[in-house]
Amino acid sequence: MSSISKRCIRPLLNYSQYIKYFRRFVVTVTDEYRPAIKTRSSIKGIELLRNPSLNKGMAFTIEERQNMGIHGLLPPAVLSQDIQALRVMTNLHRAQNDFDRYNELMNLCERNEKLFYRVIADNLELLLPIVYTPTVGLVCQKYGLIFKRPRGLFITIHDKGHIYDILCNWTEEQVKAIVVTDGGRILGLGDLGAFGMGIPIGKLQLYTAIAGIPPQNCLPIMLDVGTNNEEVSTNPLYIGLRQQRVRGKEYDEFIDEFMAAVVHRFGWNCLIQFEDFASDNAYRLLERYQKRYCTFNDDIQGTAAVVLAGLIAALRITGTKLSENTYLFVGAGQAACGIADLVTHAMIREGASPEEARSKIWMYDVHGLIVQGRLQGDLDGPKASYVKKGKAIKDLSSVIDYVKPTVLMGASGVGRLFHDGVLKKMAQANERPIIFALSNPTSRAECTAEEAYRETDGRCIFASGSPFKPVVYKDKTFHPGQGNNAYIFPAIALATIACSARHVEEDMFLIAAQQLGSLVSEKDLESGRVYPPVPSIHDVTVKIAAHLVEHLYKTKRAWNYPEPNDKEEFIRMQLYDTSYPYFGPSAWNWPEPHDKARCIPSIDDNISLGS
Ligand SMILES: NC(=O)C1=CN([C@@H]2O[C@H](COP(=O)(O)OP(=O)(O)OC[C@H]3O[C@@H](n4cnc5c(N)ncnc54)[C@H](OP(=O)(O)O)[C@@H]3O)[C@@H](O)[C@H]2O)C=CC1
Ligand SMILES: CC(=O)C(=O)O
Ligand SMILES: [Mg+2]
Repeated sequence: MSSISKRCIRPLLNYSQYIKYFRRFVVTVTDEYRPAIKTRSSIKGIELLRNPSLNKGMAFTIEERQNMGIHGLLPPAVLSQDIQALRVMTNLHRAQNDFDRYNELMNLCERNEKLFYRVIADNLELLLPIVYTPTVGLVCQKYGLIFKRPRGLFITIHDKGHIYDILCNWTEEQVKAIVVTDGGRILGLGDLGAFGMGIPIGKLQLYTAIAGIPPQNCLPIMLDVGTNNEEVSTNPLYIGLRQQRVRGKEYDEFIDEFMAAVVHRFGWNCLIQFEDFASDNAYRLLERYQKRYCTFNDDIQGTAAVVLAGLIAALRITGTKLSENTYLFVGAGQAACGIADLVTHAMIREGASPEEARSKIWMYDVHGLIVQGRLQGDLDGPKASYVKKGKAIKDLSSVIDYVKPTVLMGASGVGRLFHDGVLKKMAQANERPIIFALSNPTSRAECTAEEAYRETDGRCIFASGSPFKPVVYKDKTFHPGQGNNAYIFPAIALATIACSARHVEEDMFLIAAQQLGSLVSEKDLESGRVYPPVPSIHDVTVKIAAHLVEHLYKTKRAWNYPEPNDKEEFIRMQLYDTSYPYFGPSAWNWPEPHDKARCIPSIDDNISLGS
């Protein structure tokens, strides 16, 4: 039985190698090809092939095809999952661009879910940039071309009063996690309205591919309250409501009803991850629901944890404490303020006073450095804690001269804000400047990895929200790490679901950050990474989740009893299995519920319901 685990990336084969490889794996009629897990299904015949959770495509053995009434519906050869995966990868390599690769992968997900997750899990470094940032950004912008079949729920403001009924239209009963957006701020691309659905879908695919949470437990939801983006709403292919965004009381009542309806439909322990809401709503809703529901905001809290982890690792290089650094945030929205708050919290734990800790953090927004008495732009909301006495400077290079940051953190959603002058100034002021360009997708990164290393003469410690390829500078190869909340939210979700925690509390993010930071090896640091390499993200996630579960039991917030001794083993036992089940002779002979006599299991059946 193979659960989601790291496997090597297979090199692309040419056609004749492919055929040779293919022959090794073709299972003939006489071969014994029988995966260990038996399963039962009430679905048979052509419907079985149309059901992505059950379909094995050409991997159904001849015996299974006869058992399930699909004999003759498939070509006669029987292929192993290995060869199917190879075929998928070959097609992906042949595709013209990443948008087409995304399409290809989503088509696969709609045909054969196990194969889809197997391929993603085997090739995380290659495929995360397709199902996630940066490609998912482009996909959202062109979502009118993508939408084919329902892969989640669209609930509009006009459904107010009936949200529970819509949730009942989702036929999976075991929904344990929802990622929800209103499309208000999709990555750094702004308001994309219902086109933003690509984000909850992508985030939940990472729940499965990274954290091993079964796809049947995951539900993506788009709350459509309109869009103020005219380019989107006038697009003839737009899939959402063509109206201005609803705000104020009506919006709040809508979200309130949604939260209550989720609990009513799926239970109090259904996790709700808020994703890519615009800043004003994101903070308000987090405050409103944090203590009442099982919920968190990924852009505020998940991002904070991943960045703190990267800082903890980076400070092993500079040999300094968090409170010995000066931080300049470029962008003072939800991501920046979430990070600043958690870093402040961590500095206080180091021994700094709250005032001392906050004094280390400067913020810069669209109107310049955030200082008291500044005439333009607001100074309230979450950024208020970081307003300083000082000069109102607009030019970023001059701000660097003035603040002298040791850490420069981009969370502005504006591409190339860290121009060469800015980067050079960071290099002049610091032996090892820490530079994080967190904005997504790649086009919105404040600088590229190549620019960061070049302009700082290879001395900077760099990370970015979207991936960059290794950079060769003066004969040294740097492997920039990916400072993306994908290292955190799957672990938070896995731990919360595994032990039925009622709330996702702040301390979980601090623990996740410390744990992630500690998993960065000396070798990673030497190669330029302040995060573990992407191919290890599944193991890293399980380890972080195990720590969180330990903590939740210790603090009496876990509701699954009895408490397991080995938390990691407990988690691993719950992970999604990408190997196919076996449809044995009695697999489709599923008794009708009223037929009680036939419901008594036969000893010969040796049934395990599998995954
Ligand atoms: N790597 C990761 O894991 C994550 C990355 N992000 C990325 O961070 C970015 C920001 O997201 P988020 O915080 O939610 O967005 P917000 O809209 O909440 O914040 C954006 C901030 O950037 C400021 N800003 C806009 N233009 C400029 C400019 N030209 N110069 C300086 N500041 C500017 C805004 O100023 P003002 O307040 O004045 O409008 C605002 O403070 C996005 O690109 C997102 O993809 C987000 C979450 C996770
Ligand atoms: C990564 C992420 O959550 C964002 O860019 O919004
Ligand atoms: Mg986000």
